[in-house]
Amino acid sequence: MRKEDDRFIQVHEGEPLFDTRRKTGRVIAYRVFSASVFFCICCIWLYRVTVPTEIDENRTGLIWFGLYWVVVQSLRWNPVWRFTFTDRLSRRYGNDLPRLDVFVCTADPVIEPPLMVVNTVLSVAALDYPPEKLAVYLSDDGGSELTFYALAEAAEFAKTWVPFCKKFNVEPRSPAAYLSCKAKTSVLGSAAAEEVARLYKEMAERIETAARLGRIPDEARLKYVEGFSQWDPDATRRNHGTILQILIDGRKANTVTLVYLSREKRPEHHHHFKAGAMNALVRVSSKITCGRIILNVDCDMYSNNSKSARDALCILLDEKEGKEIAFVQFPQCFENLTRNDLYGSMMRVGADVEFKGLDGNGGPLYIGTGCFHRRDVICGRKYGEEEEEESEDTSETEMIKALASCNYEENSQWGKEMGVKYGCPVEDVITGLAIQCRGWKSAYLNPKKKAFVGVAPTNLHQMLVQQRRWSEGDFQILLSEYSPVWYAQGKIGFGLILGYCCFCLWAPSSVPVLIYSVFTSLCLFKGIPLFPKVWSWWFIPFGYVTVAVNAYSLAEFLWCGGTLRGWWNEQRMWLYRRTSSFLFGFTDTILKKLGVSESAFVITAKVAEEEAAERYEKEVMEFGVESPMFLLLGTLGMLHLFCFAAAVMRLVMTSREAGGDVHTMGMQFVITGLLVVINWPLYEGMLLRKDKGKMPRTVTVKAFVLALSACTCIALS
Ligand SMILES: O=c1ccn([C@@H]2O[C@H](COP(=O)(O)OP(=O)(O)O[C@H]3O[C@H](CO)[C@@H](O)[C@H](O)[C@H]3O)[C@@H](O)[C@H]2O)c(=O)[nH]1
Ligand SMILES: [Mn+2]
Repeated sequence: MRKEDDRFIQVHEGEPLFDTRRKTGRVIAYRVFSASVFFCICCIWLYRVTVPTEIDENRTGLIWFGLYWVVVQSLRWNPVWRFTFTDRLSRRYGNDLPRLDVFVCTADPVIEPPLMVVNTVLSVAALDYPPEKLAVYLSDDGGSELTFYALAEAAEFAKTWVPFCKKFNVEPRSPAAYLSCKAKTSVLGSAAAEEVARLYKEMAERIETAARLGRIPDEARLKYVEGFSQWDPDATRRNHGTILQILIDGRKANTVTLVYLSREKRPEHHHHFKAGAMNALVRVSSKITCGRIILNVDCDMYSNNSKSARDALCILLDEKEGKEIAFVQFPQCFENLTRNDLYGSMMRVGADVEFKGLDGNGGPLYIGTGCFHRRDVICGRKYGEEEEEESEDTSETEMIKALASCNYEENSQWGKEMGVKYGCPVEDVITGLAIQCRGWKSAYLNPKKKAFVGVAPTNLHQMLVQQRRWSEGDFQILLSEYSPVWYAQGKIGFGLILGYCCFCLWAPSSVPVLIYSVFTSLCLFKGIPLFPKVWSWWFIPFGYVTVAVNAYSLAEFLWCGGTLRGWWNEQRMWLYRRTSSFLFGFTDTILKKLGVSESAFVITAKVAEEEAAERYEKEVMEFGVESPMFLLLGTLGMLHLFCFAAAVMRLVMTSREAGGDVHTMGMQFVITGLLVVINWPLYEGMLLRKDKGKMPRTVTVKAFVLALSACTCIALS
């Protein structure tokens, strides 16, 4: 029956809703390049195996880099580009689109300011979508009255904002972003626009005043008494009942539905962080609007392109190729980046190149935000199983609230085979992998006009903490029962397995990078050569790999729209992430496996204090806090500096043999020299700066002592 239906549509409306293209010439060129590098890597392996070196550790280091390079090739081997035809979608479906439920998650009213959260909510409420088909759910893991109050205010404002956006077709549809937009559209002058701007400013002021005073105005408490009365006087963020308030019920009024949910939290129950919030949202929404499609965004990721839902539907509603696609992922973009992206947050190449490569191999990872899912697939449907008819069953509020209680999930499959998975700091990636292992593919869309934009961490420590969580989570997946290597074998393609491995191997890759960099410096210091002589045949593959790989990486970065400085900054972050975040992520995972510690979810702050924000704008690296990760970075930085200085001194003093030193250790001079140059902002932060963002004195002193003792030990040994 089903098959015949399909054919019917094919015959009558043949055109696909999206197109998948490959750029053959470019791909072939890359493969040739890649083969040349691989050949040289083989030569290096041969050298490492046959020619003895004095230090054996460096051998493992270099063998690992070659292997990892092979794994990473999967990301560039087979890229695809997707193009959607929204006009065909409109022609075929008109306004007869499936219900769309948008889930926005927030967890802390201090580091995720309610005004930012409601801007995100308003932006998705104004998506270019039939309003009666659209519902926005805000999950508040902070259980905060302030957030509720802000949402209630936003619900009021939405009545003006949403029609305004549609009438004048404004972009972007986050009011804050729109009103601060430099290139104001002609609309702004109009009376309607001025009215909207005034209403927004008033609302923003009320919310910010309430936040500043920590007090909700009494008249608001009265106005939204039904919501506020759900807070017990002794409620805290970790201990409260379910709070559920439908602020706008669009089912009755032909408008967007807006719902506030704070699931029950009790100290004796694990709440599973964002994954737990998502599952509560899936269940609660199933009894209110039950959208067939679910869009998930973080609270800072506002919709920057109101067409994104239609783009995603072109894929999910496509009758042919789209049928096997479970979710459509958009890249994570940011609005608060500076020109040279000091902390490499943008992951430019990841978004422009690598995710397209993953897509060509079976689909991108689910990265937790900016992703459109099919509801029933999240709930466990396998590919090939019949889609169940949408059941429009609605229940009493009290019954719905029970779905978000702590006990509900006991002895159930939620968090395991149903919904978003528990127990992993990157719940998103493991959930996406599980979906793909059930036979589904996914698709990646990266339209010119960014679909969603959020807030990137604005200081080094936060960045490193975030990366630590990611590397830890990805490594846990590798070791888990859903390991891409064991479990996914035969369920997803080999290319995609390798693709997952690129990320899952982040944490373990820290060890060879650490060993490699430290040994290169120390051996330079001791005068032990690790690489072939500069004028020898063996040197050619080393030189070629080093130059070619880096030149390619730079060229790719520039193609993707980056700057030279930006690339250089990214190389620094490459090093820092590996020698701090990933190393800690690695040990965290091992400790967790041994049962010594439990993994946490440190939420990334979305605001910075004023002075720090200024330094961020000026691209001055922010240290400021005492952290073991900084101690490690500082010690390594000092170590490289001492080793390099000592080697240069030796070179100068023994000028007769100097030629010999350069000849035997040229490569080590270059590598250690580069390590010193790239660490410049670190030395500045440790030794030269006076502002609050400099490295704390204690860290500097400790790092200095540690590095000096290491050098002394080595010198005497
Ligand atoms: O207990 C929690 C913790 C976090 N969140 C929300 O989860 C989102 C992501 O948190 P954030 O601190 O911004 O983490 P990021 O590292 O920026 O997030 C990326 O990585 C996470 C996994 O590590 C994914 O969950 C996110 O979707 C993805 O954007 C935010 O909206 C939080 O409010 C909750 O709802 N409950
Ligand atoms: Mn975030």
